[in-house]
Amino acid sequence: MTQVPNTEEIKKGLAGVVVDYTAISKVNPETNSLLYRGYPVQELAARCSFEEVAYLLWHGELPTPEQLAEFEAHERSGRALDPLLKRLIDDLPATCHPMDVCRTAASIQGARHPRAGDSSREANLTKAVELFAAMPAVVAYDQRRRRGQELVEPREDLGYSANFLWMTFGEEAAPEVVRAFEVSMILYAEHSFNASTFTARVVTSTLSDLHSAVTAAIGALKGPLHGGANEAVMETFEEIGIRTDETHEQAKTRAKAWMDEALAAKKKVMGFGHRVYKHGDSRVPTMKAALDDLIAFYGRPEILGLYDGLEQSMDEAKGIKPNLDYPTGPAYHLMGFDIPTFTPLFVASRIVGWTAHVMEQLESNSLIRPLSAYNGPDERHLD
Ligand SMILES: CC(=O)SCCNC(=O)CCNC(=O)[C@H](O)C(C)(C)COP(=O)(O)OP(=O)(O)OC[C@H]1O[C@@H](n2cnc3c(N)ncnc32)[C@H](O)[C@@H]1OP(=O)(O)O
Ligand SMILES: O=C([O-])CC(=O)C(=O)O
Repeated sequence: MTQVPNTEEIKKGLAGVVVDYTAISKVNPETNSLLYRGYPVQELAARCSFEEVAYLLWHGELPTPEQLAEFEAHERSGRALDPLLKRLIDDLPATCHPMDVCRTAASIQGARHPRAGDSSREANLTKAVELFAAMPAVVAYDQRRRRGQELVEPREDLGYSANFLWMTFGEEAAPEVVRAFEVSMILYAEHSFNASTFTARVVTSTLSDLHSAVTAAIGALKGPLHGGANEAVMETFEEIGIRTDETHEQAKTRAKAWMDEALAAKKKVMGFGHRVYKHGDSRVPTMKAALDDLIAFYGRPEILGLYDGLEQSMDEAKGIKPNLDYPTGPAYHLMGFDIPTFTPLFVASRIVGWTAHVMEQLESNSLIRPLSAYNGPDERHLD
């Protein structure tokens, strides 16, 4: 007889299941808040650099000026693109998704690491900082080579975000743009047991290594139900049509009509909804403010019109709120990134959260191995 699973026990997608403790971040949908090591993420975004936030997530405390200087020196010394990696990237087809390039880069960095077999906290911290330092060069160079442009060498006199933009565009970005980019990096850095972080913890729980965990996490982030949504948001804007000569109201009207049609056709619209937040994503107001600054800086009211139109129609029709990928999509577009580079930007930031979770998992490890309820054929035998 086919075993009927006890549906009470099955939690599809692990929805609502509490799997373990974490001291890294607290996502609280009731109060619509997100704390990194106890600090509201909005405060961190307003007052800290991304480097300080990365240090906080890894170490549990914000750095002293001396600790920050030492950390920054370490990070800045690891920014150059490994020549072997550059050759390998050059050999990858330009048709492959930039997320495949990120995934490959993380894997190669692991394969070449002199301390590959060492999973001590000290070795893992070093590996985490190295991945954090190296990924911007990969993302920036990959976008450039697709445009037929040369590699831009990193600048050690610039902070993380300013250097990232420098390596991507080959010119110094305006302070307004650097700030908006920095805010996005801080907001993307960590979000408890999301799909990619959980993937990293599953890999780590087998006592595999940090680079394997990050490589797998990049694969999980790629999907449009997770990190890939920031690209899909901009594809939606493009499908509706970006008309730079339009007013805010004109663009909003067209976006509302598009959304009404999409919802009538029962489409899932990327950039809306969240597994944990059901009344709005705690990070959206901060990122929306950064997007507003960019829109004012670039003088692009039609982008705000599209943004407002989609958001308003979705809210009126289904009460579903935007998630963080909704404002970051148009923000990265305005900064000049190509759409397929958006999720790699998320990777560059979330590396911090993933690696913090790898280290936390190892501090109190238990193999992650849930059960399944069998609903296949009854036992049978070969004749
Ligand atoms: C940084 C991040 O990774 S944030 C997430 C980024 N992902 C996206 O933006 C993808 C679009 N959103 C979604 O697919 C979902 O909202 C998820 C996957 C994020 C969360 O999903 P779940 O918690 O499993 O909710 P689920 O998908 O079951 O949705 C519940 C209901 O809301 C609807 N819904 C949820 N999100 C959306 C959406 N974006 N567009 C239209 N309808 C939606 C579903 O169709 C479903 O309706 P139903 O009950 O009538 O069938
Ligand atoms: O938490 C989640 O499910 C998705 C995620 O990574 C985020 O929102 O940053």
